[in-house]
Amino acid sequence: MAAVKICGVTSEAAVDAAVRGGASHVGLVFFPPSPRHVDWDCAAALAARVPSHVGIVGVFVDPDEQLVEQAAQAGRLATIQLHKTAPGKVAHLRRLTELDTWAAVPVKVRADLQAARGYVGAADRLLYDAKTPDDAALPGGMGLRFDWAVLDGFVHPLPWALSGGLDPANVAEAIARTGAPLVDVSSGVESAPGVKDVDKVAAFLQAAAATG
Ligand SMILES: O=C(O)c1ccccc1NCC(=O)[C@H](O)[C@H](O)COP(=O)(O)O
Repeated sequence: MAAVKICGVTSEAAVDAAVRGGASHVGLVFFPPSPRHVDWDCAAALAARVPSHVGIVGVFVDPDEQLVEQAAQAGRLATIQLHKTAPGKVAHLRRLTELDTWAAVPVKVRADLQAARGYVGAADRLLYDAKTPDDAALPGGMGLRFDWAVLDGFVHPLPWALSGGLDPANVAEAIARTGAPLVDVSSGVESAPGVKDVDKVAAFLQAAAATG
């Protein structure tokens, strides 16, 4: 069965729905331009509701050390997920925090997967996410999907996860098509940007679990 990360939780109801439905991870976004950004108090309050068997993932965009260290403390992070962050800095933040470290790899075409190899020795997991336009406000959480066929036959250099445009209706197909060991969703389980819909969260988790 694929593990599931519910990303960008901003409410107690969303955290509770993710935990109740069997999520392996929940994501807290530390990026002020995002509608899912959480401040320290909110991160701490949400983290307090997460049982120890569910990993809390802090999501960052090329962050500085101080941000990551403060977030790790406030959000009781088990994992840092780094977008738009060069391998050298990913390795540095991993050494600094000693936390499980995921590197986002933006994907549109097969050639984009080459970047994955650069994170060997720097990250613990790759998160293949749909590439957003250069002028997009966010590098993730946009509900964009990439063509899963680009993953066909690719020898993943690290453990990996699939992200980008997943929702309750397509997640089973995504898992079956790609063999993803972990899937990640944000806007596909929302009623509005930054507002998780507890019924969609439950439906997503059920659909992923039904793949066995
Ligand atoms: O979700 C955000 O607002 C966000 C902001 C800045 C960097 C990353 C962000 N999200 C990363 C995620 O892990 C999302 O779950 C992933 O991009 C998939 O999003 P979606 O296509 O909306 O399911």
